[in-house]
Amino acid sequence: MKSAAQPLLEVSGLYTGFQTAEPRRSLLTNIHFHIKQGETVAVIGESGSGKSTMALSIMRLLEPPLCIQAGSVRLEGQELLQLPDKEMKHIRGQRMAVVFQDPLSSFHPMLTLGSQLMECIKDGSRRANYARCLEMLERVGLPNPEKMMKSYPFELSGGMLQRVMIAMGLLNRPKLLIADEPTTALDVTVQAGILSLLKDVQREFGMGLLFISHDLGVVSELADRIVVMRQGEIVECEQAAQLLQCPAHPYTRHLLEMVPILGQPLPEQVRVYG
Ligand SMILES: Nc1ncnc2c1ncn2[C@@H]1O[C@H](COP(=O)(O)OP(=O)(O)OP(=O)(O)O)[C@@H](O)[C@H]1O
Repeated sequence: MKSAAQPLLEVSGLYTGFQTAEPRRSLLTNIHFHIKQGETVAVIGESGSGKSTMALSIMRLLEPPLCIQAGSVRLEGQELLQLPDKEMKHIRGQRMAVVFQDPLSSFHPMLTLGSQLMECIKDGSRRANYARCLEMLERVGLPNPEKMMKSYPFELSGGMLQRVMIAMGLLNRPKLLIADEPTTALDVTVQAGILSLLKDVQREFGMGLLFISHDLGVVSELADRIVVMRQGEIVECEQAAQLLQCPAHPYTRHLLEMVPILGQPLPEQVRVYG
C-alpha cells in the first residue's frame, strides 16, 4: 500500500557485477539511497565510479555480462527487480524514463522522429497521440514540431535532438526521470537551455529526477540532495547545500577541490589547505 512517507524510488543493498566472474566481482557495492516525489538527487563521482552502471541497474537496462547480483529497487513501493521483463518494459515507458548523454545513438537512424515518438505511446487514438507528440515537442522548446515529426535524427543538431529525447521521456508523464550526463556533449549555451528546461518540466510535472553528472557547477544549480560515488560505492549522501559547504568525506572534498564552483565560497577544508 502507498503511504505519504513512502519514497518515490528506494534502492537498497544493490550489488551489480558480472554474470560469470569467479570469484564474484562487483562494480556496484551495497548501494542505498532514495528519491522523494518531486526531488532532484544528483549523483557525482569521477569517470568510472559507477554512475551509469547504477542508472542502468535501476532501469534494468544492463547488457550481459553485467547483471544485478543482489538488492532491491522499489518504485512507489513496488519491487522492480522481481518483475517479469514485459511488466518492466511497461514501467520503463510509463512510470520512469531515461535521457542519455548521446542522443544520436539513442534514436534509430532510419526512422523519423515522429514514428519513434509515436511508438512510445501505447494507448489512445493515432490522432490524439500525434497531437500529444506535437504538444510535447513544443513544450521542450522546439520550433515547428510538425516538421520535427517528419525529420530524421541526423537532420537535427545535438541540442535539438537532446530536446526531442527529453520530450520522448516526458510523453507519458513519468514519475521518475533519470538523466545521465544529459548535457555533456553540448556546448555551454545549449547546455544552459537544456538544464533550465529540465528544471521547469520537473517542477511542472512534479517528477523525481535522478541527475548524473560530473559537473559540480551544474549539480549545485539543480540538486536538492547529492550522492557521491567512488569505485562503485556511495561514500556520502547529503543535502546539496550542506555537502557543498561542509563535505564530510575526504573523497568529496577532493572532488570539490578539483572544481571550485563559481560564486560559492570554497569549503572550509579547501580554504585551509588549498
Ligand atoms: N559492460 C562492461 N563490462 C565491463 N566493465 C564495465 C562494463 N560497463 C562498465 N564497466 C566498468 O564499470 C565501472 C563503472 O563504469 P560506469 O560507466 O558506470 O562509470 P561512470 O561513473 O558512469 O563513468 P563516466 O562518468 O565516465 O560515464 C568502470 O570501471 C567500467 O570500466
